[in-house]
Amino acid sequence: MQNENKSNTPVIGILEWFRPGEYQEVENTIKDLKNLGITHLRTGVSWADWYVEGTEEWYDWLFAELGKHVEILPCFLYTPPSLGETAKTSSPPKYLKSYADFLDLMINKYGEYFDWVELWNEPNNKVEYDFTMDYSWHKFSKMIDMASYWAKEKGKKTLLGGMSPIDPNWLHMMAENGTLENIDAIGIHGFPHVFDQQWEGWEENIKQVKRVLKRFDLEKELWISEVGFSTWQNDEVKQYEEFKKVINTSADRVYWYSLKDLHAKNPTVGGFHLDEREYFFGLKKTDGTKKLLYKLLENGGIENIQNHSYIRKQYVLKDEEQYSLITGGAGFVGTNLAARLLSAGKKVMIYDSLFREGVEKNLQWLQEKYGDQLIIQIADIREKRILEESVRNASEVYHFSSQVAVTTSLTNPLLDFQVNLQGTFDLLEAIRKSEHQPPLLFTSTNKVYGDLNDLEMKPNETRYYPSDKTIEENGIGEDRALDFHSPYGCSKGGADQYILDYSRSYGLKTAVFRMSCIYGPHQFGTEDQGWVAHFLISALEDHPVVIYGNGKQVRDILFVEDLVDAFVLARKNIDKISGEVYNIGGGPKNTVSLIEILNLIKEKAGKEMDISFEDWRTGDQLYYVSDTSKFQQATGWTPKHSVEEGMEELLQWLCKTRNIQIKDNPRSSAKAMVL
Ligand SMILES: C[C@H]1O[C@H](OP(=O)(O)OP(=O)(O)OC[C@H]2O[C@@H](n3cnc4c(=O)[nH]c(N)nc43)[C@H](O)[C@@H]2O)[C@@H](O)[C@@H](O)C1=O
Repeated sequence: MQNENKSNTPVIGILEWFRPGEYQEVENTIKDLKNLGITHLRTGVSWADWYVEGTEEWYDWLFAELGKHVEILPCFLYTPPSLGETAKTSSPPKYLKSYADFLDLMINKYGEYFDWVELWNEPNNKVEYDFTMDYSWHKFSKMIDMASYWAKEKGKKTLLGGMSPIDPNWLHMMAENGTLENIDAIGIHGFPHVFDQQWEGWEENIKQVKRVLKRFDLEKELWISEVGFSTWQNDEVKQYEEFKKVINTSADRVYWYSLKDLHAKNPTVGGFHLDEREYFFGLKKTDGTKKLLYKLLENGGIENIQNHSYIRKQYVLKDEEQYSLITGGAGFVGTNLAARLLSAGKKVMIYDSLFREGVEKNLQWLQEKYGDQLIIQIADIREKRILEESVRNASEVYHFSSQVAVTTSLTNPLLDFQVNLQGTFDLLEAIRKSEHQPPLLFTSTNKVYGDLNDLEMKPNETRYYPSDKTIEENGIGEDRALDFHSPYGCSKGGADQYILDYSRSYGLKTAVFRMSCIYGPHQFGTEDQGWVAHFLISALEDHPVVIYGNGKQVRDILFVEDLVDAFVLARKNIDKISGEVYNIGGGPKNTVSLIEILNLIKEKAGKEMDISFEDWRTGDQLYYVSDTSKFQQATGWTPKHSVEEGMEELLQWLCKTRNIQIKDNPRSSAKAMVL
């Protein structure tokens, strides 16, 4: 991916600061850089830390380890308190030459691992260098002068610590002081729309710097040695857009800040946790979740980063013709509904953060098939203003945007709460405040009924069945008491209740589907959620499957086209059904246990699967089958696909999209896969 040879594209690196002892962080960084195809790393070397016991061993290890994998750009900074005019790291040193001495030591010890040295960091930022102690900057100039002279003597190239803010007057002064004599590259830092509010664009800044250099007849490289965008407002698209912009500049080199978000427990250079923006510059979150830009780099590399035409965001929408708004529209259910509405000639806006792995393929498919009829809004449901803007011209809203897995809700309850409950609340408010107040249809879940442990179950060889014959014949009705289990149950259940109440309290037109398990084409099932597709994908790709519980748990599965029918009917009958909740699933005619589905898959695949068993999951239901009669009576809806037919369609789609050929299987009416 490196583009050192292309004269018109900067070399791209990453910037990551390590604290002494963060061995694992370093190893993780190396792995990530490999993953992203990035071979340049800028990192800080603290002069102050050097005198702390154990630090020398740390840097011995750090340079040797990083040196094996990446081109290091070490940035040498921070005055040891004992050597400063005052006892702080931003102070000028008492003896200005001591910085050059430190550099000499560093180059002697570690010089084999780098070609360039960076002299200080953000000198015109008072937090990094207290220039109030150096009125005409003579101390700084002298310090850099000696260090750069010595670094050059030792065969290294020199980068002047990046200006932040970019200040041509300051650079002019440095040039006048003669500080640039032994400098090979000028660094600039920029954080467009995060810290740099008045942002005129990279080229304007570069032009100003080059003008100064020209004035003094100096030929220097120009490096953007630090640039980043904080996703503190969940705006991952903007992070991607800023990255695209900076790698398109005329700079010679660019270092992106950073790989990983700063953990909330850490102070920033400015001190304690005060400014939220400081914590979200990473390509990954602190829990390791990959942000949009990381995923795009990982999957397509830098060379393709400009080519993701489906990633579009519109901060302000023109008043144009109305559209159906589908939040979470690139997901499984959203894509199927969108395709139906688009085929019928409607305009559709897909609002999606592309959080779930693989869903960008759904979006690309819709875009290719329906072109301009599709309006794309890549945004997070937590971006309140974009959400309000998107609701403005919606003729109806289908709200599918969600954290979908019980497992994830247990490990990350905050995300689950913010996306499922806060996100739904913000959407309701956006609708309430809008002029048209479009109707809202929502996918809730069977998890709002809890673990259903009071229902007596009997097992046979392959499944549980209820002792109560009425439950067996009809399933679970909407009159079942609510009993939220797991953070997921609470967040979806809370959203479900808010939506019903906004109909009651404010007269909005809303309806809620409490869904059982849906399956079908465009589903990217994982171990955490979407088990039918997950099992089938595992069979196709020869992956082992873990069954949580004994595999006899039963669900009524519903083919996605039947669910889409239900949405179309719900929309048509919204005046009649507003304020109501409906259990939606395959119903008593389409029940299966996990073991039974696995048997069906084995039959279709014509081969054995690698299956193991683990403990039950928290709050799991042994049996859940929807009583769908309330919705059937209200709208005339009925599911049309049997399990066998639906599974066949899912299988065909998976084979087609994964390039797996199928041939006639003598052992079943379906096909067998040739892998
Ligand atoms: C209604 C519900 O539907 C969807 O979630 P789902 O995961 O498709 O379904 P589920 O949780 O109701 O059922 C899966 C059953 O299968 C068991 N099970 C065993 N072993 C694996 C396993 O390896 N993977 C999975 N996914 N499940 C497994 C798991 O313990 C459970 O008993 C989402 O829309 C969700 O948002 C939602 O609301």
